[in-house]
Amino acid sequence: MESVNTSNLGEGLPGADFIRPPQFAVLDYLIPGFSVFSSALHAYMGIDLNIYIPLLLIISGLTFAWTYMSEYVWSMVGKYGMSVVRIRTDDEIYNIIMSWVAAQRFAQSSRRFIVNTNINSRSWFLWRYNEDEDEEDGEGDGSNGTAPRKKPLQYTPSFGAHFFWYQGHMLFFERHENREQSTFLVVSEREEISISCFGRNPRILKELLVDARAQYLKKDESKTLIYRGAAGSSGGDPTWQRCMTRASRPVSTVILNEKVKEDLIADVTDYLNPATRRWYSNRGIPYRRGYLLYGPPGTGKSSLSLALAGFFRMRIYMVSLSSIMANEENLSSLFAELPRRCVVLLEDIDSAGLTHTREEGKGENNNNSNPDQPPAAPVQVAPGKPATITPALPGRLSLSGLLNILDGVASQEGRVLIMTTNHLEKLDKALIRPGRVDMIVKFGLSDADMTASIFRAIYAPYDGEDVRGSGEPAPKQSGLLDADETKKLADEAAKIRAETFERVSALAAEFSAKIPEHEFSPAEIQGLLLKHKRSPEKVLESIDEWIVETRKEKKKKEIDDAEARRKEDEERKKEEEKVKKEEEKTKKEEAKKKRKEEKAKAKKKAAKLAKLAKRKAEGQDVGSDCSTDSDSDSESEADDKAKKTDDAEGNKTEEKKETEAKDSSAVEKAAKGSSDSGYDTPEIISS
Ligand SMILES: Nc1ncnc2c1ncn2[C@@H]1O[C@H](COP(=O)(O)OP(=O)(O)OP(=O)(O)O)[C@@H](O)[C@H]1O
Repeated sequence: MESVNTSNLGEGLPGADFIRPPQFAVLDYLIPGFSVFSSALHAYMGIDLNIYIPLLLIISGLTFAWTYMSEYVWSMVGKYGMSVVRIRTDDEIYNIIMSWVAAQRFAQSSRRFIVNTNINSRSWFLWRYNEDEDEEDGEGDGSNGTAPRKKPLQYTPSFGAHFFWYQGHMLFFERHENREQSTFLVVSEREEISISCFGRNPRILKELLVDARAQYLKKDESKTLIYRGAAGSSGGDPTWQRCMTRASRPVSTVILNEKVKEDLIADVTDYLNPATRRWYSNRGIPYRRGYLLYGPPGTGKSSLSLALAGFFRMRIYMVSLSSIMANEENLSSLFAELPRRCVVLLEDIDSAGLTHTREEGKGENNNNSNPDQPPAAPVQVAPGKPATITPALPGRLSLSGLLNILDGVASQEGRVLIMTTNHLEKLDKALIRPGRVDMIVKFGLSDADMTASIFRAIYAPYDGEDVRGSGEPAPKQSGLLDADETKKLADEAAKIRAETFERVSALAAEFSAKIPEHEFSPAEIQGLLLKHKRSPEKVLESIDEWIVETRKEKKKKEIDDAEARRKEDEERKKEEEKVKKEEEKTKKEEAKKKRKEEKAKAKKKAAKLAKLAKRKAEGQDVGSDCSTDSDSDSESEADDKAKKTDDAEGNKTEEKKETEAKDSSAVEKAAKGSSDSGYDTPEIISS
């Protein structure tokens, strides 16, 4: 191999007399043309690279080492000199942290960022739509000339590490893509976030987490979070979905007897007191409290439940028992997912399957014909042994199923269980016995006072509202007004307000006098008022027409409902008859099969005896008619046995019936002495 004489490479160039040090040979080898470049530099600019070579070598060596070492060094620093908190994307803490991060300056000014209109976790069970869109002070919806409301853009730092300062500490927010996470997650879900700080004490990280959570909860402070039971995605377990956030409704806006409201609030307050919990556990009494709100539709049952949830700052979990998904399995898994402190609202507990009681079978004497009358003393059912009832339609929730859920862990641990029904008289007494329902509140149709209150609630101006009665926010006063003018305007507004109140009160009295008492629900009356929400006078003009129309509609609805109920009853009866017939058929077939088997057995025995007799006759002198007798004897014996089996089955059924009758009378007796159970009879309070 021919060696290259690097010392000749610069010949012919100015500065060819430049003496190349031996290290140039190495550099020439590594960087071809280096000696030509250095000769040229020396010749034209007088720079001798020879002096800088050691420095260059050191810098490149260090850069080279840093490239390979930095990762290792960082991992070592991270491992031994830093504290890190990883945030899971499938936990609500992800929403909490991301919402905190999005509000920080470092996220706003980050050069590499991700933009979202909704920064919440994409995990389907944590999904929540962006409630900021609901903010009342946002832009308009475009309907009345205002610009359509836009989704706010939210910026969060992109993948990689981003440092920021928190309470004087340098922290790092890191976001990585995690390709190893299960592939069924959408791409945006496959990420990991972490926050780290220098030092082995994670105190500052914990403080940040607590702070972030407090800020997150603060956003929801004046709101009631509403969750609804929903079917799981792609056939999975059902789950609670956050469906709505509403500004908490003041309890005072639910028109109901003040004493009833006070009692209810006092009872729930006492129940939620930690001392009460200890009291219950010391005495071995299950820590649960149930409330039953009953009354016709649109009388304020759901409104009061929501108002209570808002009052106690609890989330409300609602499920309607008349929905298709309300079967025992779904409800059990939903209830198992409930947090410790919340309001659980079970609506329509009079739905099909829950209304057929054991007593119904005994002449329907359980039914209280007057819905306004409080229920009789509740029947005490042995704890953990719910009443046997007519089974619900296949796939629907049965009473025993519901009782199992109510008696289970689901209703304990500080949960406030509220059940609502339109038909108290239809409920099984086992469902509303003390321990399951501790307070019953009756909601009635509107009386004169209620009607007037609803009228005032709609038309009286609220604080901050324009007193001209438009319901718009009061126009902002210009800062240019002097103190006298401001006072004058305020006095004028107060005067108009007082006059409006007076006018509205007079109209309310007139209005309530025209509406028949106990005929219309508050919701119906509210519906009429909302038709003319800016002109109370017009409402008074339209009352008579409205009454006629509403009566007509109600009549029609009643007829339709009765028809629907009749059809449903028919269908249920048909279904029950079908099941009964199938059972009878199976029973008969079984008995027939048994009889046949007995006969075959008897025949076999007779044939055996005949054979024996024949053999004996051949050996000894045995009576010639022996086999015939035994044959017929065995047959009749078989028939007798089969008959006896049938009789025995008949007797068993009779006995069973008797036992059932005894059982139920025993339950009734137990109910009469229900004080033995340690429960009080539910207090019934009515509006
Ligand atoms: N007592 C009441 N006080 C104030 N508003 C009421 C009252 N009753 C009904 N309303 C109004 O009527 C509407 C329907 O009320 P709500 O849903 O609470 O009735 P409900 O008794 O739960 O009906 P349903 O039995 O059909 O569920 C709500 O907008 C509510 O504001």
